[in-house]
Amino acid sequence: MPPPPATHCSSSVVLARQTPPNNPVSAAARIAAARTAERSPTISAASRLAATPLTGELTTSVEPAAPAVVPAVPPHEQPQRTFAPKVCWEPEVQGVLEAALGAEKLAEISAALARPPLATCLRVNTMRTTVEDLLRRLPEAMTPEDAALLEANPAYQHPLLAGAVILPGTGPHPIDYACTGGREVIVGRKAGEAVMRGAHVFVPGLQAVSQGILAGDLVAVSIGLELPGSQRYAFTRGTVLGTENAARQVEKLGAAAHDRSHLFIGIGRAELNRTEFFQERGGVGITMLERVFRTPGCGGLLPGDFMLQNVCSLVTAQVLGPPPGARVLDMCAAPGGKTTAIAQLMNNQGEVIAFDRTHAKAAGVRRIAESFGLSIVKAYKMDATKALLEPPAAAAEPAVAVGAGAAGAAAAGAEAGEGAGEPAAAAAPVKLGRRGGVSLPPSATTLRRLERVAQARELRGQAPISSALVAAGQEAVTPGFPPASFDYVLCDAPCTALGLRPRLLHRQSLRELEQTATYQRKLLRVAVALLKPGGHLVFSTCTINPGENEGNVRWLLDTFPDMRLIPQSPRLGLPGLSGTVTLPDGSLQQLLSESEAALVQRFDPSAPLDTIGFFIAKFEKAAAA
Ligand SMILES: C[S@@+](CC[C@H](N)C(=O)[O-])C[C@H]1O[C@@H](n2cnc3c(N)ncnc32)[C@H](O)[C@@H]1O
Repeated sequence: MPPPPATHCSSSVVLARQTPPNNPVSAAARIAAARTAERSPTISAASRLAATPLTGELTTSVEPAAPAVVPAVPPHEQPQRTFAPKVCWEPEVQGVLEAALGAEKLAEISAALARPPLATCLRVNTMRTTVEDLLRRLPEAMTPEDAALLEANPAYQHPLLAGAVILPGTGPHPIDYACTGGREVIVGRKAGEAVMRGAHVFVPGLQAVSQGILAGDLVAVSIGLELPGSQRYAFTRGTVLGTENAARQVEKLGAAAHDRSHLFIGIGRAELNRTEFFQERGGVGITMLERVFRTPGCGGLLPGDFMLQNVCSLVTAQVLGPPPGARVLDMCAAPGGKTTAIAQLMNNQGEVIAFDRTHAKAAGVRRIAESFGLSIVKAYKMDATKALLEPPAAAAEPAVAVGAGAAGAAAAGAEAGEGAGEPAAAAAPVKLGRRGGVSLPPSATTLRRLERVAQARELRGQAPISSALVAAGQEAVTPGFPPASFDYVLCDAPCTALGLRPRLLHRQSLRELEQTATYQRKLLRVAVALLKPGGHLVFSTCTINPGENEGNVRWLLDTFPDMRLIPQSPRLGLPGLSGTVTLPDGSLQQLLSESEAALVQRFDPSAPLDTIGFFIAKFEKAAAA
């Protein structure tokens, strides 16, 4: 095997290899050097790579130098290293999308979906700070490297979205992988998608690695995709590339199954030796040093001052646009991004009732609202398809408002009841159960179990997912809401999420697409019923599937003659799809008329706006006669 080419980074690799991997002094020095590297203000590929743990301290270790290890994958087996992915669809789904969008457009969208949007969007908590103040403090809170990225591409306030700050990113950048000396790691699809959004590679995400990798080595990182129609990867997890075993696997499935040539996403530094990669259960396995996409990282900074939120979600909240004092229902609220955006737009005046299906999700919404100082949000564990309180069921069992706190169930229940104009029975303590389609509060056993889980999570240093629920102990209840309870309803429906980016594979079948659309109609029926005459309903999804979007708008308009589409502001998306789509069984799916299509917003991920795929429709219910 020839030595790696003599570039700045290949010589670095040689230096790194002179350090024995298991020497604790060296390991500590490596970590220190890595931290220094992370704090380095320089951002060029050269300086980042040169900043890997290659100090004199390392190379003067008292341990004898390890013998140089040759790159593991023979040159003829080394793939080309490029980045040009496209999302893969189930064939039937691809057929329907092509019929609706056109083959050329779908190809463009498929390429865009496989990349992350370049811009990061933050929603500033205007209850606590201002856009200007955040723009001033953010670089100080970032790592110097991220701050330097930000300085090169300054953040700005979005001209149309209140409280929105855009942090521009760049990419895809060509990367010279010569310095890796042929060493590589293959990561699973989800890990790869996370890396494209700025994560490092965690050990469970590793699929296959070159032989002979030592901690500190630079490696080319690529993504392995699942085999068509299967959850399995081409290489079994733990495969060592360049071995006979790997060659046998390639022979068995064919080279195409192992093709990752267009899925290289950057250069990283191994944090473990090859033999340790598949023994460890957690932790960072590869620290990414050079990425195909460069975006300044700001997750977890300045807690409570801003939230990462995509542009389309902010548009949705603003399109709903409830004024202060309004009574709003967010039917599918977790994790709470739009709920809190709406409450913020209302200047924390009025009431926002938020539902989600599980205690943990409702608790999460409550927690986020609290951390943003938004007291008008009341989060309930509630199946929104069962939230309509028809008069005969007025005394049915209650749903649970999570985290109502020490004020106690009765008080909080009364509070929810008053605002809703429900019968007095709604606020009274009611026998709990699952009958009447309303959810149970957690039993004492469940609460004890949750407490144990919370403690275990705390010990492991993980986020206390259930702790708000555990702490609450006492919960407010509501049995649901009578018809015409809300001025504004948001139905940000669970969907097939075919618009999320980056995604390299969508496994959903056509049947799942249809089932999801049907489920959304159940939610929309309740949404329409709970809306007051003259009230506004916003329906949104993060999918490009016309059946869930225009198809469901068509259904709603045909089913509820008192509902009509109305214009939206702001308008950043494109018009929706009009006409019909022929489904694989030969049936026709009706979409919108031209004039209806002009009223909805469809966000095309391949359009210059560079958002996720998203859809928004806004309806008005006819005023009472
Ligand atoms: C698209 S996500 C909502 C995102 C949220 N609106 C936001 O902006 O942060 C859909 C949510 O609907 C919830 N969901 C699904 N079915 C539901 C139901 N029947 N009732 C209430 N929530 C439901 C899911 O748990 C999921 O959290």
